[in-house]
Amino acid sequence: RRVRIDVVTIFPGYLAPLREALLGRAIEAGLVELGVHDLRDWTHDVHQAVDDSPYGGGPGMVMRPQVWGEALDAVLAAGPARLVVPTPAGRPFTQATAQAWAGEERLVFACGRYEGIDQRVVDSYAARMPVDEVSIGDYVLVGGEVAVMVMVEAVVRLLPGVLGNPVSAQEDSFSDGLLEGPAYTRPVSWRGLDVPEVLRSGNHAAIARWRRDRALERTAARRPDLLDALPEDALDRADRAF
Ligand SMILES: N#Cc1c(-c2ccc3cc[nH]c3c2)n[nH]c1N
Repeated sequence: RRVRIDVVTIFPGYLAPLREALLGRAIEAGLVELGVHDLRDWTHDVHQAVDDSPYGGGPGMVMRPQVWGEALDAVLAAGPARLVVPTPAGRPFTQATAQAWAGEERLVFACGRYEGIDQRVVDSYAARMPVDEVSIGDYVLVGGEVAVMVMVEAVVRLLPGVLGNPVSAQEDSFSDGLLEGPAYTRPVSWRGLDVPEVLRSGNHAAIARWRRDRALERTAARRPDLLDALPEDALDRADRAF
């Protein structure tokens, strides 16, 4: 099963890293099809204008609906898709979102710039297909391209055959609701710092307990909100020490 991903942007070069490394190999292996489209290809004026002043006033410019409508009609003509519009005002993009989208046949990403895209673009497509306005975090970027890179990577790594070691997709930081604890490799001592003894003990029960304790400790320290969100039965007596 392959996924078709299309991205519309005024900076197609910004998406070039998607063709590198793991994702590049997934594309070469035919697990993913990626199309990057320059929004300006759908302008008709000599200045290739994609933006205009905001109704109601205010700073900056807004991206014009006509150009986006022609671009998205053209890209969506290839078949039904989920339209994703990154925006700081979007619902949070989470691992659950990535899991859900990994099951889609087609994803089309509309990368905004300036102060964003005329709302009627989202409203007109939402009438005929799933449209998600999503945010990758509570900080402000200059455009949607970086957010699309983040979301495409989070989705594509979940597709069968993409990760060499599929188990790690299941054991993600967020799959048991906790942050991952610390990881170590050789040498056993480095700059006076030693690998925790238990990890070299061969005692797998003790190792599992130690790792769970480190994950709970880190989650309590860095993301107490994740602990509060755990289902009631997720923590056993040994866990509650944290
Ligand atoms: N997703 C997301 C975003 C953005 C974002 C997305 C699109 C545009 C278009 C102009 N400026 C943008 C910022 N900022 N911060 C996030 N988490």
